[in-house]
Amino acid sequence: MAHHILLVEDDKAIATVITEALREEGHDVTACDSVSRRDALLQERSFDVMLTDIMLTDGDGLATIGKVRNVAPNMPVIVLSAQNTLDTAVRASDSGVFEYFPKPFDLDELAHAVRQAVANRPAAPQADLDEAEGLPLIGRSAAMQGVYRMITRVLRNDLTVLVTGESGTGKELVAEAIHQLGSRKTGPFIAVNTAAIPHELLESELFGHERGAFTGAVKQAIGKFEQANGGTLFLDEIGDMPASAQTRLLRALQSGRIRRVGGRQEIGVNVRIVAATNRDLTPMIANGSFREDLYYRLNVVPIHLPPLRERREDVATLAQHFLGQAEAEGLPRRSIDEAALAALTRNDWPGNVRELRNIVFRLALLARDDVIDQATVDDCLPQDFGADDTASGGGFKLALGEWLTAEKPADGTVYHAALAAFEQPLFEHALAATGGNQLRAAQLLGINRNTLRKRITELEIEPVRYARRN
Ligand SMILES: Nc1ncnc2c1ncn2[C@@H]1O[C@H](COP(=O)(O)OP(=O)(O)OP(=O)(O)O)[C@@H](O)[C@H]1O
Repeated sequence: MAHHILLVEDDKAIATVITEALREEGHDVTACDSVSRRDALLQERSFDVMLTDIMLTDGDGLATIGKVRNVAPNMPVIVLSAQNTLDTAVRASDSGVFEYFPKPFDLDELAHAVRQAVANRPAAPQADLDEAEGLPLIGRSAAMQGVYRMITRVLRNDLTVLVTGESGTGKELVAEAIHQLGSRKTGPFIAVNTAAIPHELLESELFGHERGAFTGAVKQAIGKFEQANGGTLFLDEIGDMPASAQTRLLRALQSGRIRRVGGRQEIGVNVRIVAATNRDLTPMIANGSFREDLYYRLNVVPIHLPPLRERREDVATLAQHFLGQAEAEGLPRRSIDEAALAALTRNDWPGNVRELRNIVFRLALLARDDVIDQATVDDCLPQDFGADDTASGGGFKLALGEWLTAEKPADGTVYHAALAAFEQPLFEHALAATGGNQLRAAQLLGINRNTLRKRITELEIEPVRYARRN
């Protein structure tokens, strides 16, 4: 059976000989000569086996194997090395590589080792996690394989998990998958979005309150912790939690007990915590807005979801999946052609999978034909300021230049008019990316939420138009 092999070797003659020998065996071989190229290729696609030299022009192929493991945890690695020292062999076996071949080596033996490596490869855990099981996590990119592998590691225990990643990358879905596949699946799954609850109500929401605990507490209420007893509590946007709630949460995590607001009694709860954040908590810890001790309590098992633009190979599969969902929700049945999928794949998706889902639903609704084509995609995608020249913003400069010559107001208010012309699509884009959530849109733009509110009112943008459909 043909396998896809990544060969990392900077000696051209050796690379050619190995490539030819493995191609004769019927394998596909992609060769490269540096650590950086290796890492780039691993991001682009998955390989069945990697063969690597150690001494490469830009680094040590073995010392950097951790990076390979992060993206391709199950891929067997065969090390080829001219440094026939014990130290190299020990380093190779310590790194968990499949085989170590001191140079010069026998090509038949190498071909045999490749066959063995593929045959002994640990089963990819994703098989348990994709649609086959009725679970919603889609995507077979190397990056998602790493996520699946981490998920499988927490299914047989109750370790606290911290899911990080930009808005819309699927953090809540990961929490649901952990719950549904783990031993707590028969218990409740309770999700709390910390950012969506006013600060003064958050503690009562999480821990409940006794009657009379505060004005308006007319009767006793059970909080999310107690509701999640025996199951999983998903704490979304943990970075938005005010200090007093952080302290209370830390105490609950340390003791496994909670106290309702205004209550005296401590109540034991059996809850698995999965927390999530789209913010970088490190600077928040440094400036004192997030408790360091709470961070360590939550970050027992970190799972990072890369942004969609770093796993573009998943875009087409996700788009097809969402077309199916759209149809199931009563939208017209559509298919999509290759060029349209390629256009979706090229887009940068600042709002990640959520934005892709929203656009696919819009496409299903608006397409003039049964088959969605590229023109329809181009119409639906938000204005791309720098498509041709993102690094320098050249496309954007061009667009502004055109706007200046074509639409320049005559009354000398160019600056304000230009700002408005610029802000309108920028805010619309941010709102589309965050499903209409103004707080997140403000975070995405790095501006104050009140500033955003004020400007969108002035510009007559309606955030509800971008409201989440899920
Ligand atoms: N891998 C995936 N496969 C299928 N659907 C996905 C995937 N990732 C995300 N989605 C879909 O994208 C949308 C956003 O996902 P989700 O709410 O889990 O993101 P999030 O990271 O928790 O966002 P936020 O930080 O804004 O809360 C949902 O509709 C979800 O079903």
